[in-house]
Amino acid sequence: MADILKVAMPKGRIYKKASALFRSAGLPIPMDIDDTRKLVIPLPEAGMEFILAKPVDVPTYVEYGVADIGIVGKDVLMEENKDVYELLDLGIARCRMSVIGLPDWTPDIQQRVATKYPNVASQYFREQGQQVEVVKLNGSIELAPLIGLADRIVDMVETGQTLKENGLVEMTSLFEITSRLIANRVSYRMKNREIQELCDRLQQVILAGEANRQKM
Ligand SMILES: Nc1ncnc2c1ncn2[C@@H]1O[C@H](COP(=O)(O)OP(=O)(O)OP(=O)(O)O)[C@@H](O)[C@H]1O
Ligand SMILES: O=P(O)(O)OC[C@H]1O[C@H](OP(=O)(O)OP(=O)(O)O)[C@H](O)[C@@H]1O
Repeated sequence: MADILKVAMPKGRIYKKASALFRSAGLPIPMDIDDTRKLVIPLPEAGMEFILAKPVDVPTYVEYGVADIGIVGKDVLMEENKDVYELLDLGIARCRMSVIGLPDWTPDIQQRVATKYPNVASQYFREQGQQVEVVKLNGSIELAPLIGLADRIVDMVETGQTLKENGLVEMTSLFEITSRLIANRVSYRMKNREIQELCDRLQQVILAGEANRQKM
């Protein structure tokens, strides 16, 4: 009998895209779970159990093995640096991580950068040879340059709407970001057949999507 796969799913903007991808891969995931407040959702027909987690916590659940696999943005993976396998680029929740500032920004001796991603930002500015003080915030990052907390920010840009509405400009695009399928190292060995089968199914859907986009 196949083992049940415990899947750490991120609540928020990735969730519906991820559950839609699973359905496209032929997994029987009922539609009514998309709006539930339940946090542990048994899905015996799909051979899975969803664990609904805050996105930033997904790699932690997977690293500790309380989830076998998980779905998480590359931004979180880069920032959290957890000991997990990255199995697949799912190509969903696409955006980019960028350095952003006011249009009249000029380098100053004392520079401050606000971000949700202090590790990624610190490494980037170190590599650039720029001495900056990095300030960690948890949301509404665009506020920081507007009210003088920081000169620049490192944050996500998707449509560019938030920047536009707040009079900010994207100065440098650092990384393209998409969601990834990750696995616990022990689960990857112990439940290899189930994980590999899921990867194959998802891969087919992703490749079909790419082929369709190229035709358009
Ligand atoms: N416009 C966007 N802004 C931020 N992240 C985005 C965007 N589009 C896609 N993403 C991806 O979605 C992931 C989850 O974002 P989401 O806003 O749901 O969670 P969060 O940032 O942890 O917010 P919250 O603190 O409200 O839970 C990000 O880690 C990133 O990979
Ligand atoms: O380019 P856009 O399409 O405007 O998207 C980018 C915005 O979306 C995210 O914020 P989010 O909605 O997650 O809010 P928060 O960071 O304040 O929690 C991100 O931090 C940007 O502010």
